[in-house]
Parts: sequence; structure tokens; C-alpha cells
Amino acid sequence: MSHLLRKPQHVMKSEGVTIVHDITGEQTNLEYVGFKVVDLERGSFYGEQLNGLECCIVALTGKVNIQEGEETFENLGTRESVFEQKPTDSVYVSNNRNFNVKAVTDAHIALCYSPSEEQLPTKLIKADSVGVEHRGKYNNKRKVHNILPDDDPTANSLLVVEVYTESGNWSSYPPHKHDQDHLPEESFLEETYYHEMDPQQGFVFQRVYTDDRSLDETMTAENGDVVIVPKGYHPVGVPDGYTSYYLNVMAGPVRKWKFNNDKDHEWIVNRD
Ligand SMILES: O=C(O)C[C@@H](O)[C@H](O)C(=O)CO
Repeated sequence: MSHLLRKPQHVMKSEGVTIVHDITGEQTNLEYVGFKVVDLERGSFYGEQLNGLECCIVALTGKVNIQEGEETFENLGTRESVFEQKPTDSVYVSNNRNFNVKAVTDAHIALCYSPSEEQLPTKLIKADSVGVEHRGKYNNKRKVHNILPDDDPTANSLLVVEVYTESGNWSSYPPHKHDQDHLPEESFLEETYYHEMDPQQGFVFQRVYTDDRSLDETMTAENGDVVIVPKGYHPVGVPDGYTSYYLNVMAGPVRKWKFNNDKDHEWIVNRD
């Protein structure tokens, strides 16, 4: 199995709390992006002290209360399945703070991390403030929920988006990369992909490759898998009959998403 592909682990942490993924720099060599998925049974609690990290908590499914300091945000979360395809609620928590999540219903949360030094205010990102964007044409259509885009100053480093790609379409396509810290031409952003499929037995193909092909891996991602993109182009192809969902976390030295398409495939965007 590719070293860039992670299967769900399902490690029980405490009563009602299961860690599905715990992607840290120690196993991935990622310097800027960390990622967790946690399953919570109704009534269970999950908490963390953020040492030197900022975190965006995304209520993937179910309802949760999130408490940080004096603030408690109640009944967050808008959907029972990500495939309802509506935006959800998230909370941004700055570095060196504590947060606690209580599951009001059975819930599934994503925790998106990046190192951070500057303290920023904790912020509720309500579902109705999430920008919805339709990109592409022909078989390159996808829908994007911009939870933490680069023009939103809520975070120091984190960028977070959800992407839906319908049956027989491609996204993160034409292949693009953002692995050079060389603005204004390109930014360096590491990235993770957390994948879900509808129906669940579906799969997608994701290729991660560089111009010189020193990295060139094509993976089959199944429901619940994470693909790690340390660098390179990273397109996703969705087979007929299945809808793909993925949650992207990106971070790097500068909080700017400036990518370049693979020149060989750039014509795809320029079609009439
Ligand atoms: O537009 C898309 O297809 C989504 C991608 O941009 C995805 O969010 C990504 O690759 C970010 O670098």
C-alpha cells in the first residue's frame, strides 16, 4: 500500500470516543498539516489542549456542542450524511487553547491542525456563512464548500474546503500543484484528503505525482481513507455510479492558495 494512503484505524480512546484517523507529522513528515477524524457516541466528550497548533473543528455529521474558554457553541452540525451536500458548522480554535466537544447525537468530527504562534479569536463558522462554489465543465464539474478560504482571515495557516464530485467526473483537475514557496507564482501548501463515497462501497482513484516523476503514485481511495499530498499534482477521478466527497486541509509557510496546473493538461481548462 502506498505510504501516502491511510486506512481508518478505529482506536477507542474512551467511552463512546473512537479515533478514526490521527495523522501527525511523526508518521507523515508533513510539517504544516495535521488531521484527525473522531467518532462520538451521543453523550460522549472529547477534549484537547492545543499546544502550538491551531485547529478547525468541522462537524462532519451529527450534532455537537463545542466549548472553548467562556464560550459554548451549541447544536452545531447540519447533516446526518455528508452527502446531503449542504454546508455544515465548524469552529476555529487558536493555538495553546483547550476545547471540549460534547456529542448531542452520534457525531463524526474532523479536526484540522496547523502549527501557529499568533493567538487569534475563537470563531464559529456557521454553515450559512460557508461559500458554495461550482467549478468546471463537461466531466470536470465539482462543488466546493469554502470553510476556511485564503481570503478569510480567521486562521493563521489553515485552509479547509469540502469538495463533491459527481459520478464520472474529475476534480482537483486538471492536475495542479502548490509545492513551491515562490509567491506570487506559486505557494507551498501541504494537503490531506479525507475521502467518503456514496454509496459507501465506492472508490476513487487519486494520483500524486511531480514533474520529474520522482514521486508518482496512483492510489485507490475507499470510504474513510486519507490521502496525504506532501507535494506534487493530485487529481481525483470518480467512477461511474458513485459520488465522491472529500475534505481538504492545506497549510504552509504563507496562507495563500496559489497553484499551477500541469502544463500538459492545462488545455482542459481552456476548452469552450
Ligand atoms: O477545485 C477542485 O477540484 C478542488 C481542489 O482545488 C482541491 O481543493 C485542491 O486540490 C486544493 O489544492
